[in-house]
Amino acid sequence: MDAGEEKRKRSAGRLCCLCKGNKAALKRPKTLEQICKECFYAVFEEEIHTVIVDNNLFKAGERVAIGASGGKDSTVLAYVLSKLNGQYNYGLDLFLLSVDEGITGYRDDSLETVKRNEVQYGLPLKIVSYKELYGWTMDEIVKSIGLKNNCTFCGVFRRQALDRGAALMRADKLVTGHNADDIAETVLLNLLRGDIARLGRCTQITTGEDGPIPRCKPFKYTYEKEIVIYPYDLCIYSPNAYRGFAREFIKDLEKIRPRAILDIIRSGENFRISNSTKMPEQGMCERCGYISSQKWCKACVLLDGLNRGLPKLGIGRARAP
Ligand SMILES: Nc1ncnc2c1ncn2[C@@H]1O[C@H](COP(=O)(O)OP(=O)(O)OP(=O)(O)O)[C@@H](O)[C@H]1O
Repeated sequence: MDAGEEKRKRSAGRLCCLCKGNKAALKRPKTLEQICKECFYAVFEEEIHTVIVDNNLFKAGERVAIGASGGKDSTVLAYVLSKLNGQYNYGLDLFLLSVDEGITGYRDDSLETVKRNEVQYGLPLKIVSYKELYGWTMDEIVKSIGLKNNCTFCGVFRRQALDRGAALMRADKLVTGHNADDIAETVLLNLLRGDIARLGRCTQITTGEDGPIPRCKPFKYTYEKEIVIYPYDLCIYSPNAYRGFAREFIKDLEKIRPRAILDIIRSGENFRISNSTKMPEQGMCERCGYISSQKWCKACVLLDGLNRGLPKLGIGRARAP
């Protein structure tokens, strides 16, 4: 018997190291423990419940919008959150909130998934679109500006669209499916860009408490590899090379040391900003009233550029005209 065969035989008969009763079915990516499927689901949900309770993410009676893209993270989030809400009586009024960016062949497909989730999980669904909010679809924006920089438009517009949709539905909070890998990537990116203000914010589990609607990330410590795999596709317009580089780097680190993801998040959390560092001051956009540290918010600057046929106007660190 060769070494590989011997290893397979040994692990085939191994018992789950948590319940010690069932046969182990998988090696848990976060801890490398050999566990059975039942224990995996239980610890996966239990850890999210602990994060919710330890961080006081919600109060009973709150109306919570789940940012639902139809991708794997937010789909699993919608499922787990509605399960925990029933199991532990959080007393939350949950609903799905989707932004239709107007990307033919991508978002229209994933919105079908969200519509299925509406029925499967019994959660009401609200869809807001870029077209109704801004007068442009992403398809039209790409036609006007090309593929370069389109992620900037999409990211800025989506952020605001989620806030506007949540406000429209009178939500108290918005939750998103950002997971531990996403957060570790963002810590690295902010370090690489020297963006101290964002570095300080990106590890917070709840942000925007001073803004219109606080946002929470219940999957802050949940590994991407542990999120049940749902069929999903990458956005057809977005190679987003810089983030892709951080993602690959984190995946390589994870292979050598699974804890690396949590360690990067902890480093970001423990980062201390010197008192002499000048931080942007939060104000209000003079045009639309959305939170902004500039005269105009980024969405208004971008939109102004698009409407004037000068789409590059808001790219980079450009300010309001
Ligand atoms: N079009 C959208 N409508 C509503 N929420 C969205 C939308 N796009 C993104 N989100 C929210 O932001 C989170 C992070 O978005 P991101 O684009 O990084 O997707 P992701 O990491 O692939 O997650 P997912 O698998 O849920 O799409 C999502 O989990 C979701 O909660």
